[in-house]
Amino acid sequence: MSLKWGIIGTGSIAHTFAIGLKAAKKGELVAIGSRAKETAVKFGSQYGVPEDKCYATYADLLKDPSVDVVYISTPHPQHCEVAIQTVQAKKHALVEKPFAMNEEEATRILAAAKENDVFLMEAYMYRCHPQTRKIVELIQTGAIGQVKVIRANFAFNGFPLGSDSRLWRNELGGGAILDIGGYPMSFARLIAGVANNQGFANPTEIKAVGHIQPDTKVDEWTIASLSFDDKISAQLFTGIFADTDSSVTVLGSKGSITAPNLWRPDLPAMAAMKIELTEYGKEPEQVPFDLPEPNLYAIEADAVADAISQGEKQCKYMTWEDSMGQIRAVDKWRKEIGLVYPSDN
Ligand SMILES: NC(=O)C1=CN([C@@H]2O[C@H](COP(=O)(O)OP(=O)(O)OC[C@H]3O[C@@H](n4cnc5c(N)ncnc54)[C@H](OP(=O)(O)O)[C@@H]3O)[C@@H](O)[C@H]2O)C=CC1
Ligand SMILES: O=C1OC[C@@H](O)[C@H](O)[C@H]1O
Repeated sequence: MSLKWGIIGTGSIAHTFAIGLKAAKKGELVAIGSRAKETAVKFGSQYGVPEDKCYATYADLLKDPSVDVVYISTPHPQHCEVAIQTVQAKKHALVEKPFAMNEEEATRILAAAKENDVFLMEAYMYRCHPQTRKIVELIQTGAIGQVKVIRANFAFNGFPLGSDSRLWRNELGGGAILDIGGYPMSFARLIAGVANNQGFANPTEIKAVGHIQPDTKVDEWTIASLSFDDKISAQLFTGIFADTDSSVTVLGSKGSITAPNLWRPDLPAMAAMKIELTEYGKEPEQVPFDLPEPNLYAIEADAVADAISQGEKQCKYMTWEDSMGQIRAVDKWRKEIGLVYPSDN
């Protein structure tokens, strides 16, 4: 089966995804939706999409009967409305993270997907990657014993993007938590769940501190401490002021697992893609895993195609309940540091 993809929003990650689709085995890019014809055509011409399939509005793309599934890569505040329009047009949807600005919006997206009986997934692409799956397998097979502490970081220097970037604009959902803090949160939730033979777990408690810039009203950094059932604790760090450690570590009763680059293994410049397993008191060992397709976004697109071809409405790597637990946890994290957006009113 080859899924016919449309892309809505022609910004930075849309290019990365379009390149990924070229490597995907079960999908191809057939249409582009932008807020202007010119940007749609400019984008489409780089990926072999004919001009008549490069649409001047998102609504026009959604009317195209040749499109099976839509990748939504607008800024976060637009995810909700565009995702609802997409599923109402009976298109499957892969919605960029964060799924929505808050729980209320996510609930509405999910209700619309159910009503229209289509596939829907929040695009936490690293969840589909063999490196992540190998870490899950190591936890499941008891390689580090009982999970005790999860540490997860994601940071980069967002200053060079400039103050016009969505990253620094409150009205566009800017700030660290919503841009990249969701990755450490989603990883902690994944591992705490797997440790308890579940697909994910939700924290029972979240405490956080951080810094919200007084002028932009977006969070520049924040640190959260989480409690889960079974005495599992997690510590998360996210920041958009420095290119610094973005690794994950899971500490168990017998040993630990560390991965320096879990989020963007397609970008070796960030850090090496590797999993290190350490039995306490011994030297770390590198754990091998198969990587038949190196493109992270091709892996994600093919995971979507696999689910849809099997008649599934959810992807097993990021299910609907997982996304709902994720948004509730992110809402709580934001509340802890007093981070608000227009959509909260
Ligand atoms: N999974 C991943 O690896 C990554 C995911 N993301 C997620 O993807 C989404 C987009 O991020 P990114 O590509 O960096 O963002 P950009 O700002 O680069 O692009 C966003 C695009 O959305 C469209 N858009 C719609 N409404 C607006 C608006 N009001 N202001 C500006 N643009 C608008 C524009 O496309 P047009 O003009 O064609 O309508 C624009 O080019 C975010 O939600 C982000 O979290 C981002 C990076 C990596
Ligand atoms: O999801 C993301 O991952 C990589 C970051 O550079 C980007 O800002 C973010 O949206």
